[in-house]
Amino acid sequence: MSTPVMIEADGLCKQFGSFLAVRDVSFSIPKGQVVAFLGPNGAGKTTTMRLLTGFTAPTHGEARIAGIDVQTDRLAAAERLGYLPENGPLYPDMTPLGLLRFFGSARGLSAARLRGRLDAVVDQCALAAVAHKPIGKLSKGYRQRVSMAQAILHDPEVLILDEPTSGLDPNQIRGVRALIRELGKTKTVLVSTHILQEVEPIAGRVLFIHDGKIVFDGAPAELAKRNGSLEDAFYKLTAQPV
Ligand SMILES: Nc1ncnc2c1ncn2[C@@H]1O[C@H](COP(=O)(O)OP(=O)(O)OP(=O)(O)O)[C@@H](O)[C@H]1O
Repeated sequence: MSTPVMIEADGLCKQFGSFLAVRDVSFSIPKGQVVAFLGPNGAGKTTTMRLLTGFTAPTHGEARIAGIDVQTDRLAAAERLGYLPENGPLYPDMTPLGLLRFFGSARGLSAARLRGRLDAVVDQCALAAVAHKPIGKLSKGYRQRVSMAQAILHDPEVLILDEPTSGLDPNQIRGVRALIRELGKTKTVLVSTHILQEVEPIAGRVLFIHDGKIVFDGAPAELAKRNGSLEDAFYKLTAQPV
């Protein structure tokens, strides 16, 4: 049996006024793959991820999670999907536990399942020390881990993570990377970044976006080999407008 496709972009376009932010983007990510979504600032990573999660409606095209159209059946798709937005909505007066309980009941987890999942994500995201502190008082690294805990709370098969390491210090980055590697053992993951060093340790495949178009889709080593290094590849792929 062939491996099922878990994340699918099918001719996605997104226009803001007269500006085309995402241009005919198509790719499919099979179950179990961890893919880095690479590109410079403003390339269209966040917009594509919002299209894939159903938060933004496409101008053309379709996005599917586990075969489910995210526009026509958003709730069913959301059950299979964990999304870490670039700047997650974290309520500063709530504690991590309060926030996670709130999201858990909003997602319809039973009390027993929620208890089990809370223990699991507090442990996985190393939140025990701050579980009862107001989120507004936490460091950026801890806040990011609260967002990550929120994304994986319902134990989804698919994760879409928008720049999970942005603004973190090197130790915090190492922690988040280790968590992504761990999650990648059992889940299908699309993780955006514009940090080159991030790609090889976590992902077996790179989707490179520039000016709203996919300009490379393949292994990180292949991208580096073709261009001398990942840094040279980044420069060459983004030197010209598409
Ligand atoms: N709501 C919007 N209205 C108008 N333009 C938008 C809107 N959202 C995004 N854009 C534009 O679309 C382009 C792609 O933005 P997007 O945030 O997807 O890029 P990105 O690759 O995620 O960038 P970064 O790495 O800086 O987060 C940018 O030029 C941005 O200004």
